[in-house]
Amino acid sequence: MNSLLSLRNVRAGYGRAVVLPDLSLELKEGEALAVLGRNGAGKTTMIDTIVGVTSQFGGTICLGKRRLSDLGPEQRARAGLGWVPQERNIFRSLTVEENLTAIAIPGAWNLKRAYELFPRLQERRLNLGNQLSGGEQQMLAIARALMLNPKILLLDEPTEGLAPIVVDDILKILLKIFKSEGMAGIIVEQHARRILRLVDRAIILDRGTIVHAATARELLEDDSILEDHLTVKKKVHAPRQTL
Ligand SMILES: Nc1ncnc2c1ncn2[C@@H]1O[C@H](COP(=O)(O)OP(=O)(O)OP(=O)(O)O)[C@@H](O)[C@H]1O
Repeated sequence: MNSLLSLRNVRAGYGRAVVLPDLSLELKEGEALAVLGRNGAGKTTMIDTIVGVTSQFGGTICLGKRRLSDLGPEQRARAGLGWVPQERNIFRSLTVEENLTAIAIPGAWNLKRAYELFPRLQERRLNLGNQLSGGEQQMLAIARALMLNPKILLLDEPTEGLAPIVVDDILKILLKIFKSEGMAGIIVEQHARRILRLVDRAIILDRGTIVHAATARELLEDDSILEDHLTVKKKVHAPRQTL
């Protein structure tokens, strides 16, 4: 299958600080990739760099044959990146339906399909963004990104801060989007095992560098890799010397 997204030797960060020293990555059509890593590993920075809201110091990012590196975030969204940031940037003073239609790009994803996937949003269609629960806001953020008819959906910690029952709902919806609909995507997630069932492959980042890449199945079958790279190691204190 053809490469849909490619990052070649990307160097990026915030202001003048480099967080990703040299990142290379390929995503194929229809492929879903999880980005794992401890706090501060650079997962959000990677997504932010792809969508164009960090400083990119070097390397290239291409969507198909189109070079994204010189485009701003809005142009990248129009080129095919559907971004669901950690802070779920929905319009709080617009209704659910206005949120969905305000920035929509015509295509296979339309209001009818969005409501089929998220019946809860149809029930709440006339409520304002700020009247929604956290889970409903997350659903709206995902549905809004789909209404851009993206080539790739980029999700930054889609289950963060949600009640367990809502997490299950969101995971079921993501499973449909990636496994049944065959959407390509990149999902940042703190809870590795939670997300590995939805994706094809995963990378593990540490200090902005890919330290492990594997299929989701390999990671699910071998606990030691996740253990080694993701658990927070306790400091072993040497016994105090006494005089
Ligand atoms: N806006 C910013 N300005 C400067 N440095 C930042 C900014 N955002 C993040 N960083 C730094 O970049 C590094 C990577 O952070 P990033 O948020 O990408 O990690 P992460 O893997 O997503 O972690 P988390 O799971 O905690 O969100 C950290 O050292 C962080 O302090």
